[in-house]
Amino acid sequence: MELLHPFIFPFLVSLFLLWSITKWWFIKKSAANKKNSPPSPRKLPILGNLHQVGSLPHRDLQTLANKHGPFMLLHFGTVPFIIVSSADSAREIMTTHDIVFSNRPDFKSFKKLLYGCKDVAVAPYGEYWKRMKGIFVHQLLSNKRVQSFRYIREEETDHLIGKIIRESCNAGNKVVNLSKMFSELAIDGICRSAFGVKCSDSENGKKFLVLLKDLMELLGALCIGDFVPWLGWIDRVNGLDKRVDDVARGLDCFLEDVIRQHTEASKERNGENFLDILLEICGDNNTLEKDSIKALLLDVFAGGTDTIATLLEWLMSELFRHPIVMGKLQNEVREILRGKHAIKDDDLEKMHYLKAVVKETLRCHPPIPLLTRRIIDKDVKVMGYDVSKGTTVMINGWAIGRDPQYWDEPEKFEPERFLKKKYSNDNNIAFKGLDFEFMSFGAGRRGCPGISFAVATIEFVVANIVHKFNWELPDGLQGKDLDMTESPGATVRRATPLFAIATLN
Ligand code: HEM
Repeated sequence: MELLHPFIFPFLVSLFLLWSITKWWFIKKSAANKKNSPPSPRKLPILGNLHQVGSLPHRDLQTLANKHGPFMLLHFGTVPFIIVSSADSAREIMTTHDIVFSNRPDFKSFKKLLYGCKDVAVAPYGEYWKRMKGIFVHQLLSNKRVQSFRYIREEETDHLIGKIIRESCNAGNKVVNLSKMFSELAIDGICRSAFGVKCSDSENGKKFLVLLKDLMELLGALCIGDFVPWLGWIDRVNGLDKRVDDVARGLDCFLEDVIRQHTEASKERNGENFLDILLEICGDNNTLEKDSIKALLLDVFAGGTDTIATLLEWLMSELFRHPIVMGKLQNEVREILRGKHAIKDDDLEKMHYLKAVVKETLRCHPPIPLLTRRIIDKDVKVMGYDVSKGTTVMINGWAIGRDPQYWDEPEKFEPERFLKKKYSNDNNIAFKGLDFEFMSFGAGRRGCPGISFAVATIEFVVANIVHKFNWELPDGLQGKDLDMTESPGATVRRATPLFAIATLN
């Protein structure tokens, strides 16, 4: 005992020092590990926050954002989601961190339906996507190409006008289903741009149109296995997996057939439709695989049909609800076209009120209210918060378009706002992807390449139908009583079709 005594004091001091250093190291490490996570509503085991989001998620997410802030973290099953509901957060993501936020999640249905994500919309960010996006922007949807498709817009709009005259004006002012007519116009226009013919002209084409409807539904469907991987068997049991397989097979059969026909008729190919242009690119350098061609064609249909029909449907609905706006628009169009028979591009350029009506509809009813999802490539700090690699990001474009911080009386449909100085300096607000308070076409690298195509079609159709016809709702229904309920889906259409009566001007 006596012998140990000289060592006991230094031993205890050393022990104390060791304990202090270890404690300091642990505190430091756990402080470093403690991340500044974005605000988050309470979640349930297994479901996470899935129970807080219903069939119109853009509305539920806006309500949650009002409580938890414009940059919040949710969990759908085990998958972390950041929900962005302000222009400032969207700007930071799409400018400072655009590359980090440029990937898309690879859901299993996307892989099956879009040839292992060989398209543009869900392809992972990288060299392949860059090349495909380049083809979209420079070859398929350039301003020059959109102009060259003018004859399709003219013929399809004439066709629509003929149908309205036959089915309403000349049939004792009968009611027509405008929603259905807009869908047919959009799909026929895209079919002719893609293949040179209308799909509704052949039996095979008609089957393709049914499959396309399924495709749109499945691309927006929720596969449990993508969110709670160990519950993936539910997708098998409820038949979702099989439906995806069947639709993928059906679409592939049709596309194989069309490609074969176009390849056989290669001598007559004139590069006037997307498929011929893609086959030409393939022939030039042999670097475009057949699966890539098919996936790109499906993107054209998935991106360009429902969106255009949806916008036309909401635009006319708002005109019915606002007769003064309808009157002002008719006056503008009729004044500019006085004495003329057909609408030219120069005429459309002068129709500033028309452009304002289109923009206001895009603000109030963006066809894709929750922009296509992005996935984060690496840990990143945004708006002062730490966001982990693998988190999915959803931008609520609908909520941003209604944010009172940027928009005066945001719930009001008022096209005049785009003619006021605040929004009219740049006549192209919203269409360049730089105006983050108005993101109907997305922004940044993954922004929509179909803007010119869509806007050219929408402006042309609307100018024609408000020029040629006077409109009213059936059964003496007043505009203010028109049902504006939305239907669920990635593209948010009216819940009920828009019926109307036309009389010739
Ligand atoms: C009113 C009409 C349209 C609307 C509102 C619309 C809206 C959008 C939105 C919100 C995105 C996601 C952007 C993002 O993630 O930042 C997108 C992407 C896309 N759109 Fe459109 N779109 C329309 C028309 C079209 C048309 C006519 C086409 C083709 C013919 C098209 C093809 C695409 C493609 C391929 C993408 C994916 C781009 C990428 O991931 O790089 N869209 N669109």
